[in-house]
Amino acid sequence: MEFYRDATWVLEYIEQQDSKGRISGSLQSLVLKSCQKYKLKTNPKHIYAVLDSCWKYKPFLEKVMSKSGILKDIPKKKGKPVYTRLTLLLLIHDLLLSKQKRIQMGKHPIKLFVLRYKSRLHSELVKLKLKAKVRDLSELVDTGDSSNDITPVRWFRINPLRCPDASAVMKELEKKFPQRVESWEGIVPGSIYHDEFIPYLFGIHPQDKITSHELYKQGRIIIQDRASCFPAHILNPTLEDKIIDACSAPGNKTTHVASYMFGNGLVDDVRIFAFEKDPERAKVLQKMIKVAGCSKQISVNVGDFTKLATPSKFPDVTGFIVDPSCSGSGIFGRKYIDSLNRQKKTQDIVDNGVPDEQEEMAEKENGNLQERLSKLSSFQFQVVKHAMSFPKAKRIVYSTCSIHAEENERVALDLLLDEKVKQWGWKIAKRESVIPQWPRRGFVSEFQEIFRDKTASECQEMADGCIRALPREDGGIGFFAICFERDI
Ligand SMILES: C[S@@+](CC[C@H](N)C(=O)[O-])C[C@H]1O[C@@H](n2cnc3c(N)ncnc32)[C@H](O)[C@@H]1O
Repeated sequence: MEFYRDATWVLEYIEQQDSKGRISGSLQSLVLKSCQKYKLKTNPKHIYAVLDSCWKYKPFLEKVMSKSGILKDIPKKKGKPVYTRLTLLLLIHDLLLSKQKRIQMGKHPIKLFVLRYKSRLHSELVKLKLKAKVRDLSELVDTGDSSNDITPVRWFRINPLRCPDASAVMKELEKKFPQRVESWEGIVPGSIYHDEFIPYLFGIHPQDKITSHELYKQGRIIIQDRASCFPAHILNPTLEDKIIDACSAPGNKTTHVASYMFGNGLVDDVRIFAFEKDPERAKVLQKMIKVAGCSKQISVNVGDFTKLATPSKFPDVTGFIVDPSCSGSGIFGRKYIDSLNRQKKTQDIVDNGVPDEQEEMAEKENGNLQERLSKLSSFQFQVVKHAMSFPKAKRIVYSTCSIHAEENERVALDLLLDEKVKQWGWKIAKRESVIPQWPRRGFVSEFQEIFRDKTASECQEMADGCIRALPREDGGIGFFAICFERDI
């Protein structure tokens, strides 16, 4: 019984850390830490061996427990249940999922209690697997190493629309993060890094919970990955401009554009037109705009940008942010998100008995990456080309969070080769106006392969106009950005 008692303490600790969003380190180190904290006698290695599996299958075990009715039947003493949910979970894990399929203890009332439910627990597990169409629960969990799948830095920016006095916010930040480090690689819990590329952007350790801070709740700071801040910074609009954000939700870039335009004072009319095709995502966009404090200056248009926004309706728009749907291959959190979605999917199947048709189709499409990339890139091409058709447009920033050249340099190349685009006079903006200090630029080989008549330095110039960021290695998500410009 001592083993299960000690493992319960540790599991309780892990649950607490999880609810605070602190499972960013390894489970192993959390087990060790809690064993030391509670001065437990059981060997931490034994506890880890069980908890590693128990934690992975916890959502399913909880479902099985609750469906079996065991939780409602726990005996009580003075009105309080005599066994905790987590101890039962550990016993049930061993009974259903361990190699020996048995509870590792002598005769004890809790063991007898669980064994009374043995057949009901078994049949709930079988039902769950049948509904999820799997032979083994391991098919429902991501067994890959997820430690590689977490952002190395939490980036956030000061929102000037909610705090005209940035220095006051800086003071508050100094209090919360007293140690300032000189590079993002040096970030440790409690420290802060002031970014050198984007003004008023800061990096902190992902373990530091900024979302519970008042600054965040009041919209005075906005969490946004560093690379995702590049487009608005490159566009660098002023109050003279009118901007369309073609694919806006959830709205990080839209509100960032607003911070450049209205950072020195809000105006009374609409200067930014945000388009979003998905009505549900458009609701999130509206919320983000409200939190950022620029609802009056941004109009949200729900629908397909290429159909809804016509050059005749927006004859005086001067600049565009085009950040369309992409493969998302630069987002390293995806593996983790996908595993959560898989769990959610199972939950849906368990609750409703019907698989989500769209998810199934997406999974099938995932199977053929090349086909998917080719569909995505022709859509991306269409969206940018449509933006290029607006008569007063002078600058268009195109971006993706993809690492694939198909969605990046090759979309740019197809545009440059298009007769209409040539006629309209669009060119790749040079490095000097596209964050010149950022070291990682576009793939020159992509330009050399297509423009065989151009010199090496001309191809280099075009590649230098592009920005690339590698996932993790460059401190955040994988990203691509390019700016098209013309004289009119
Ligand atoms: C990569 S996300 C945009 C992220 C956003 N720029 C940000 O930084 O928060 C792409 C968005 O474009 C939307 N979208 C896709 N096709 C669209 C279209 N034809 N017109 C408008 N929005 C579209 C998607 O629903 C999705 O919300």
